[in-house]
Amino acid sequence: MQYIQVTFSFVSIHEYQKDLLINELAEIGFNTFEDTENGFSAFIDQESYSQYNLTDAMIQFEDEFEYAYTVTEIAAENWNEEWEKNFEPLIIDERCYVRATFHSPQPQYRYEIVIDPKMAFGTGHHQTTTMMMRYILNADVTGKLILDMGAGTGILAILAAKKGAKELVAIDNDEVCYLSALENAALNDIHTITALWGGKDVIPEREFDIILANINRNILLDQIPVYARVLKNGGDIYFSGFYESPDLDMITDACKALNINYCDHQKIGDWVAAHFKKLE
Ligand SMILES: C[S@@+](CC[C@H](N)C(=O)[O-])C[C@H]1O[C@@H](n2cnc3c(N)ncnc32)[C@H](O)[C@@H]1O
Repeated sequence: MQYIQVTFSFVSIHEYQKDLLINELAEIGFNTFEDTENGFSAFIDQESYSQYNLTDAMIQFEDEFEYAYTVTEIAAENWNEEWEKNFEPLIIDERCYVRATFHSPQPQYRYEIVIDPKMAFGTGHHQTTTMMMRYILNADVTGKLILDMGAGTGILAILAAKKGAKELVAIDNDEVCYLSALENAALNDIHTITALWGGKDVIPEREFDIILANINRNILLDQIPVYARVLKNGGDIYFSGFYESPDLDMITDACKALNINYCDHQKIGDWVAAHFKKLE
């Protein structure tokens, strides 16, 4: 598969503007982002790339900041070299170590996750993934049935499985991510994850104890009624992929209308992750 790399450079950009731009690019299918000296690169597979969508997405930023970008095609075999050069191991709260296959193991950490991200989102480095992993590290997942919606590399499901979850369903509507979640589960010797390719329509009609969904505000708002149906009473939801204002209130209101109450939230930069609980 061929990939498209779009490299943005900025004279000056605020961190929150960069996050907004990345969110917008993610909406049109870009799923991997890498910092560069003057900006960042965004990656998408060639079939999903549309110059029209990119131009359209950039219109709203015209008066916000100055930017330039270049579009390059990269071959899949070069892609691995690209991310291997840039993937640094990540330690979360001294308890979880995320590494690639070519880094050496660090058995002093309680949970070690090996990720081969290829084109899927979710190496733990993005703030939203880090916060979701913190929630999982602090949650009681033992023996639980968990839905990981928008699984990307499967990193959240893999961490929950390593922490003793009984069974996990990891869903992504991007085929590359679905295949990546399967591959990473195998890489971590996890056999309790069922990966499914699709959106809310493929969520099985089961009673989940916990739902994890790091996607974005609009998709979460669209999917909350389905989550509410398949979450058992007293079950927990952990969401990320949105901002504090106005997103958190919108998500809180949508959940409340379905008997799912806000518990708390975390923030890194402008990104938010939030915990909700369904009434008993
Ligand atoms: C921000 S990434 C999160 C990946 C990983 N769970 C993490 O926390 O790092 C969001 C993922 O949601 C997937 N996605 C986007 N829209 C979706 C939808 N409607 N249904 C299922 N997955 C979706 C994307 O393909 C992407 O892999």
